[in-house]
Amino acid sequence: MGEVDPAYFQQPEHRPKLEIVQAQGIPLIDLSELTSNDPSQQPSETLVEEIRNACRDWGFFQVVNHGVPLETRQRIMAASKEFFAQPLDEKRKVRRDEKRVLGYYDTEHTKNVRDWKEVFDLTVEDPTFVTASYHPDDQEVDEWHNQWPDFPPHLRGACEEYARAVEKLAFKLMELIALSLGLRADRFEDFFKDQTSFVRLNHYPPCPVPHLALGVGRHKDAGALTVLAQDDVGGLEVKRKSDGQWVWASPTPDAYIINVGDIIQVVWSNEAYESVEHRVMVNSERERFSIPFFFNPSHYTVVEPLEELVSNESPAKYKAYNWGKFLLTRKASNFKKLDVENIQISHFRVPELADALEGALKLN
Ligand SMILES: O=C(O)CCC(=O)C(=O)O
Ligand SMILES: [Fe+2]
Repeated sequence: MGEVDPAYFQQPEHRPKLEIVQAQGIPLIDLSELTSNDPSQQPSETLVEEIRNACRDWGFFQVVNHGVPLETRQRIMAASKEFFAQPLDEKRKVRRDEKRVLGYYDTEHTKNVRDWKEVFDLTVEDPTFVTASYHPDDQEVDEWHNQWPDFPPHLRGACEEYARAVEKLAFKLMELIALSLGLRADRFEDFFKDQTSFVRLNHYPPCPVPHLALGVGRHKDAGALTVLAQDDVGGLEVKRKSDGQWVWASPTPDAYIINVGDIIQVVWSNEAYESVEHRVMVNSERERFSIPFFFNPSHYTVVEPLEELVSNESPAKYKAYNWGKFLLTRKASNFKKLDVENIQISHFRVPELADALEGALKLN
């Protein structure tokens, strides 16, 4: 391999340390009571408490016995490997651009530094309804459609099956989170009626400069909740809330890593829970695959603190914003990366929100 493009180099203070800090304590939560019991039964207070503690103290946790069939996960992982193993020209036949925002992409930047990865994005609903313009007064609605490659032919089926299975888990988790905030279990359900959720296939090739580059630079996820499948290579690091240290989220076979996104932080919990920064290290020997499912509400969702959580003692910390406009702004800004931060601030006109979401400017 020749010279590495310096566009990949992180600023010195953001470069990864190659010695690993094991993430002692990222909670591991067993969901078997949800999958084995009668679905009409309420989750136990013990489980709700575990979720509350994990969301409050970490913003990240892992779940096992989650109900997503292992074969469904294996099928999408295998299809993803086949897709990315193709020559670049083939993959670029389904590349993402300003008009077709879904598909293959290999030049994503997080905070203006290029990520050492390639991705394939698909939405869970096809079509997905989105706001057509990020201009605040424009009410027009647009549709996003998935793009599917010819090869491998089973990629589409594998992705669709996976999306439906993980969606079920995401709904269950939102119920647990609602209960953990003292809300009705179905309090969040309606927000996802016309969801804008998407699945991303991530491929991190071996990297000759793992001390300089990152697979994904530090960021927070902007949606409600992320459900991540990672293979056994490892690389995800989470910024521990207690001391700001980057810690390694060790792969656990067949577990999903869950993290609270900005919507839950900013609005639906009025900051009881926090969306936590994370990043991905790469290594010079092994390629890595991961699959995040970004659980996002309908585009017309007005994201604002729930009235039940706001009181004189706990006033709303954020003003309302429109999720669809926010999502579109980020998609568009991906193609005009230097303007990103200005676009964000000017469109939402809410300085405190812009600060809170600064970490979410990457297109997740
Ligand atoms: O690959 C991973 O482990 C995480 C990826 C991630 O954080 C993202 O795509 O937002
Ligand atoms: Fe992320």
